[in-house]
Amino acid sequence: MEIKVTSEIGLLKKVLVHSPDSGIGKVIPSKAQDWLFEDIVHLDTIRRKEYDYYTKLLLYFLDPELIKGKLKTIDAPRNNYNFYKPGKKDFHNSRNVIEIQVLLSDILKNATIKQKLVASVCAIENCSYKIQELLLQQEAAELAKIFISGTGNDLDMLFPPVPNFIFTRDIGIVINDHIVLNKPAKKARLREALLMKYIFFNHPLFKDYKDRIIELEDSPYHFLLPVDADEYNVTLEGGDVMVVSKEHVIIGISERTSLAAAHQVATILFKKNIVRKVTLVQIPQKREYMHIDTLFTQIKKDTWVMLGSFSKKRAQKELDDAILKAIEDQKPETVTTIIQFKKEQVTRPVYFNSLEDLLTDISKKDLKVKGPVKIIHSGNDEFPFDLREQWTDSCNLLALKEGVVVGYDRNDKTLEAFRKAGFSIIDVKELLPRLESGAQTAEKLQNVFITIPSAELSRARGGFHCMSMPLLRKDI
Ligand SMILES: NC(=O)NCCC[C@H](N)C(=O)O
Repeated sequence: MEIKVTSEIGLLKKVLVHSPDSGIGKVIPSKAQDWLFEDIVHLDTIRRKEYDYYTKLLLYFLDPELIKGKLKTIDAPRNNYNFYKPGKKDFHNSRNVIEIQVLLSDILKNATIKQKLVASVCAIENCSYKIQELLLQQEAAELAKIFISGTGNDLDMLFPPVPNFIFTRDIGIVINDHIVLNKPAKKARLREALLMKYIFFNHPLFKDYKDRIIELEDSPYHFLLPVDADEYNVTLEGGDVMVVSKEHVIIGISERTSLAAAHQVATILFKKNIVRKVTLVQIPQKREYMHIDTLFTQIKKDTWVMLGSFSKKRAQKELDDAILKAIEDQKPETVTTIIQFKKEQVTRPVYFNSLEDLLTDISKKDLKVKGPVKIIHSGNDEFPFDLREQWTDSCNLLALKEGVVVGYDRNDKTLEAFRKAGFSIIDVKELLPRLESGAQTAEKLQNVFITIPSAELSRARGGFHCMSMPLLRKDI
């Protein structure tokens, strides 16, 4: 299987996903925040009435034969929605919309991998020896389910679920033809990283890429110094990495990705000649900003969506305000710094004053856009809608191809801004019947924002950019 991602917007051809599993339905209020959810969610709604639409849409674009003309049967209640449930006989098993649980179950058929993974999971989850033995007796498909949801058929809960596994963006990133594994900042996401490490190193799909997997390492300083010596912590999550051209990667330094990790990745990318430009974007360490892809994503070569507080206008206002600047300097965690390094001249970095300047520069210099660059703002840049809608992922859009993006239906003002910028807004519930009847084709869609219901999904605090790990995109 070919793996290659050289942009954020080239036609999406293969993507790694995980649909909400029963573990999500076991989150209790007192644990929701520890497990990085903002609230408990209703399992059936998040699946049937929200995420399954996303699966259908992805299949229409990436693997139409599996779905076209079959939707009525697939969605007939008598079939129990098994098409959307990994492990079931009628599961779609797409080779392009690839479900992690299936890959996990595949590798667990190998006895050695099963033993190693059971031991590793039991080590991080502190399981008893008896539970370890019990896990070893499970069939591969059942064990995959247990590893993800924390429980299996006829079993008590053995360990916590990993409810954030739906956010596959964060567990690894394809940069050109290399895969960077993440090193999560949050304990709740540790098991996801472990499972993915085993999948990438052992699944036959990735066999040609074993020597192109990049793992980050802790520095000895980190082990030896006190726990609060943060500057040596190496943590990185995929939402902080964007491949904006085959030569250029942006790395966020955020609540989740440390300076040391960004430094390590940039060094490796240059050393291995994977890219020649790396831009580090340090953003305030706040829950609401979490990763850089919660603040901006790319829509077209010349169009981006972003939160207005990172715009040129606001950056200039802050520069002009001497008092504000002096106060901010006392609180480094509130400052946004953008530094760009080129492989040939690492000692001469370039600084950008605002995110808008950086995005415009990428469009013009890397993507050769000749005309003006459009920045669409969250909430139409109107307070308080800009902040409210950023919180519900107005800036976290997934491009299925250049100019065709998927996002939540709830961000009204942002949608208004997209309309003003010349996009049509189509709800997935209207689009699917049109795709099914042939009145519309995925290839012909242009300048479209496809909305998907989001009341439950948005409580998990991530959008469709987060819910996708692109493995293959057509070059732009
Ligand atoms: N790339 C992203 O921004 N991912 C969203 C992750 C949401 C998840 N609840 C988390 O807090 O890690």
